[in-house]
Amino acid sequence: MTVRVGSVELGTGRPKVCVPLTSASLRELQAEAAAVTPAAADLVELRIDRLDGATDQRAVREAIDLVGVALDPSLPVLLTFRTAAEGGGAAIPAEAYRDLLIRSSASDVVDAVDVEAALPREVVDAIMEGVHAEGKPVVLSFHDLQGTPSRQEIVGRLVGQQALGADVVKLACTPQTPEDVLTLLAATADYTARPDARPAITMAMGGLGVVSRLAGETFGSCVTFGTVGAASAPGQVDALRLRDALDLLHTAVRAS
Ligand SMILES: O=C1C[C@@](O)(C(=O)O)C[C@@H](O)[C@@H]1O
Repeated sequence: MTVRVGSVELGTGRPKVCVPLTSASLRELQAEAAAVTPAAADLVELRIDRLDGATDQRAVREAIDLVGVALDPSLPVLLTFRTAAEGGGAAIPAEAYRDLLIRSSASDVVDAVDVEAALPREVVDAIMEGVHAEGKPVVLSFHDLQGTPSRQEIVGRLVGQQALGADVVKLACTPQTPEDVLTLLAATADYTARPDARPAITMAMGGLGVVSRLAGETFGSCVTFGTVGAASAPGQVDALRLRDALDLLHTAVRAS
């Protein structure tokens, strides 16, 4: 199964490179967005939680409009408010998060929206309904900032996100040992082997997990986050070099 985000199809071919935009000010954001080229990125993630005025509807709208002007028009935009509870830059009441994401999804600049699956069920449902009404896909996400759930629990969380109606499922963990990275990769392969699986995005964060950001084609993660400038999470590598590595693996996988 594949999912279209703007002009990009997730779930087929080599994993797609997503470059996070993490600036706080509009001036920095403009320069950051203009610096991302289609040679490095397949799509970008606008991390609105990192903005000055992250919880203010008007400030967010201004930032989205600015990205629409500064960014190469071929690059789709994933909109994300990563809450402080999951490692993001700002805290926000659940209802404000709901309203901000639903309103922001109406912008032509926004092609998909990340929603944290751990929020109250009615909030998740309302956002999914609102974003789907705009004809755009939802990425349901979960971040373990302390450790790595068991293989079974990771699969269970991804299946749970799918059951909630996610178009794309996502999980990030924090490995403490090399075995934790293997657990994340094995669980990703387990989930994506299911006949009804949605496209999945997984990563093990930090230095130990870097390998998981390269190995998506083998284990089933369809997007990997790489940098042009600042990272949005530990372990992200340069997007251009990441793309080269993914192309190398993709060519070798297909040749054999
Ligand atoms: O969920 C994710 C994944 C991520 O945390 C990573 O580890 O690459 C980076 C975030 O910007 C994004 O929203």
